Amino acid sequence: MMNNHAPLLLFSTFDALELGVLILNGKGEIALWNRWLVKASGRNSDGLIGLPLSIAFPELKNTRVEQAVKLAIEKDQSSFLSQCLNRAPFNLFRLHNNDEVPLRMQQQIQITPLRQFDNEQFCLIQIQDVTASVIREQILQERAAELHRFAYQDGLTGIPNRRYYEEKLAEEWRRAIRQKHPLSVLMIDIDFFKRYNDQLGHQQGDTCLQEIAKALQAALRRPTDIIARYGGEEFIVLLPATPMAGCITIAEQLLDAVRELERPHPDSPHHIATVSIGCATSTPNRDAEASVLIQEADLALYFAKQHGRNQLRDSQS
Ligand SMILES: Nc1nc2c(ncn2[C@@H]2O[C@H](COP(=O)(O)OP(=O)(O)OP(=O)(O)O)[C@@H](O)[C@H]2O)c(=O)[nH]1
Repeated sequence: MMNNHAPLLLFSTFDALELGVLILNGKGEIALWNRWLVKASGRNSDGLIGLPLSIAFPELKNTRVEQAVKLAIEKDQSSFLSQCLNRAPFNLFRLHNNDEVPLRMQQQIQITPLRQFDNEQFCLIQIQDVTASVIREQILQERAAELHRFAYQDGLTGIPNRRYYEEKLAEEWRRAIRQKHPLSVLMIDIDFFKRYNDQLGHQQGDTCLQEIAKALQAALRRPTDIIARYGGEEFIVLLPATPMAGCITIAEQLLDAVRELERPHPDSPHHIATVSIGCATSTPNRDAEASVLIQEADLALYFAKQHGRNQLRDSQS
């Protein structure tokens, strides 16, 4: 339905649209653009008419927008450029931005070929401001990461917690069965920690736990090795694809890492904070259970404590 007012109405609609509209002629020159785009680009409304797109918007040179325009004009093909891959191709800023510093607009762009009556090919570019949804998405991602941290990180030491460790143990146990690799576990316990707390106070005790966790974590070099806080003053280390000999070498390095802290312990025969370590290794199979490995490491730890602490014991000795 058209009446006499139709062209005028179309024009004011074009200018009232809450999205950017840009029409290029067959040579890729700007034929028309709407008020939304004038405002968002902060440019003079007439100055750009007749200019090639990449002269008017130099930031588009060699971008996917330029390629998509070529495809529309030469091959009659439409393109959709989502904000995931092309966050902000045009140099545009938020129109309803309350911030003092103008915020670069995140854009979703649709490029469509337009064939006219005289057979000249035109190209329609529609630009949508998706900044709000990009920001929302970022916030959601940050919250998800935070929730993940809360669920799997120990609050005091910042290293993974027991829940994380248990999930990893089940995962690594299955992997070791598939790959027929040995899997080792170290159970680590701080020596005379009750006395430490009693002598120096709980706060010092917490700091000591934090320092030891940091030292143990730093001493592990392979990205696949996992340390977690297992309980109060107990840590556990999972060493995938590691036989007993390797497991003992690492346990020795961990003993040294804690000794090298030289953290004074007023009520220990060693005079500094030390740990005891129980080592266990298994080549997992479908008939065995991962919990047996933990029990063996626990028993080895018990023997390390019995034999004077500040040392390692393995489940075979
Ligand atoms: N400061 C502090 N102390 C903790 C924390 N978790 C556990 N503990 C303390 O660690 C101590 C562990 O004591 P025990 O299990 O008797 O072991 P121990 O004194 O280290 O003796 P051995 O293990 O035999 O060398 C207890 O006093 C707990 O209160 C914590 O998060 N912070």
